[in-house]
Amino acid sequence: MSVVIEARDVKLSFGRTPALRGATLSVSAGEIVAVMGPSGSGKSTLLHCLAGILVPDSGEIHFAGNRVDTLTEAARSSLRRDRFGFVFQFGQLVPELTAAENVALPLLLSGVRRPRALRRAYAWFERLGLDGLEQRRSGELSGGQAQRVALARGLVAEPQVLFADEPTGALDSLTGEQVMDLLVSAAREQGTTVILVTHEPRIAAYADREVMVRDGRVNAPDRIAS
Ligand SMILES: Nc1ncnc2c1ncn2[C@@H]1O[C@H](COP(=O)(O)OP(=O)(O)OP(=O)(O)O)[C@@H](O)[C@H]1O
Repeated sequence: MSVVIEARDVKLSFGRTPALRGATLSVSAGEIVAVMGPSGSGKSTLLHCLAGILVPDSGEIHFAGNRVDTLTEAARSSLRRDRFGFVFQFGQLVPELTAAENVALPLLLSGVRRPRALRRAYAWFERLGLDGLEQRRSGELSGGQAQRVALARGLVAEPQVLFADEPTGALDSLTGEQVMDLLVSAAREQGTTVILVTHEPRIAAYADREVMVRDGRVNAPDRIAS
């Protein structure tokens, strides 16, 4: 399968703290990859570099055959808006908006008119078992419901890559597995590539492949053990 996104020998330090020390990772179109590793090993930093949020000090990021790290901030921001979706640990829904408006947000930001954006958002509520919750605000949702709303928001614009940073980290294990079931089936249906940061083996087991980040580098797990 063709590579859709990759990091080549990426290095990045925060001041004197090296977060990535030559990280290399290639992900194929439609693949679901779990990025695992100890706390502070560089998982989130790698995800942020791949997503064009952070720019590496050296090395290259490629998406769909093009360099990302050499783009201007404005071009990286358009890329994130138009091609990528995001789900974070604490849903980060906008509290003033209804659940439906939260889901519609990426569409509204890319210029889709409000009635059409809301129609597309509403379709996700039934799909994710959220029927009847469209008008709730985030404070009126359970953690699992809020995270499913965040998942719908991450996928509504049919991104090529979904970046998920500990998407189940704030949920109990059963709710976390339900969210993962929905994430994986929706991603597979849309052909979305998923890069999932998690430290939970049960969550990583949903992925097609697991990689380990240790001391700012990426290794296949079996190479760590030897
Ligand atoms: N904004 C920042 N400013 C300074 N140092 C940072 C920043 N972000 C990350 N770091 C440091 O970079 C290193 C890698 O952090 P990163 O968040 O990528 O690790 P992680 O593997 O995702 O950790 P965790 O599992 O705890 O979330 C750590 O030493 C961290 O303290």
